[in-house]
Amino acid sequence: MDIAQFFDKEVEEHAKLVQTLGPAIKEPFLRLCESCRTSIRQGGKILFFGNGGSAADAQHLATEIVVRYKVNRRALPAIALTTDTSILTATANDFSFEEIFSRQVEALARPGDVAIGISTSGKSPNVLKALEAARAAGAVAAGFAGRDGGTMVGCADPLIIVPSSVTARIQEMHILIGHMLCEAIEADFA
Ligand SMILES: O=C(CO)[C@@H](O)[C@H](O)[C@H](O)[C@H](O)COP(=O)(O)O
Ligand SMILES: [Zn+2]
Repeated sequence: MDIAQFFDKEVEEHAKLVQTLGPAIKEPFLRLCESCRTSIRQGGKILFFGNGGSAADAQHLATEIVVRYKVNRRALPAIALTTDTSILTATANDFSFEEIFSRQVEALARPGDVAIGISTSGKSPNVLKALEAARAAGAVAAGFAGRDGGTMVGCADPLIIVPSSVTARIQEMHILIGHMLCEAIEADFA
């Protein structure tokens, strides 16, 4: 592998993405920030979920809301639904893999919470089902997607779509946007 070539290609792809991404995501991103800030101010919480690399992103972002992003401040309420192996395996084993997140949303989500489903294809059934459960619970059902947004278009709102067909690039942008969200939330409670 030629590392310099790898970096050059990555930087070129990121530069292309960020050119259009800012204006494209501004409206849903600002609404998502406001939903999260309002939810926390009113005693709500943020629930993150996704598969594979997006499961790691769910845990990454929940951690930075509970613990800290850049500022020492009080703990804020967030949870990743991707960590409890007993709940995940029992739900998949006893019911279906499609329900591993929605079962937890049914148990934990309350009106005014914000659920954030992360899916680079926008099509993962367990993410879609959890978004449906979030809406049924009276929570905001928001999403981070990729490509054309997939089935999350119409299932998640606000929906932030990274218009790339490369999963790794989508994830890199999801974390960049997720860090911006953490910064916006943290600024409200610093
Ligand atoms: O992180 C990566 C690829 O970069 C993979 O683990 C990826 O997350 C998995 O293939 C996921 O199952 C993809 O699901 P989704 O993003 O389409 O919802
Ligand atoms: Zn981080």
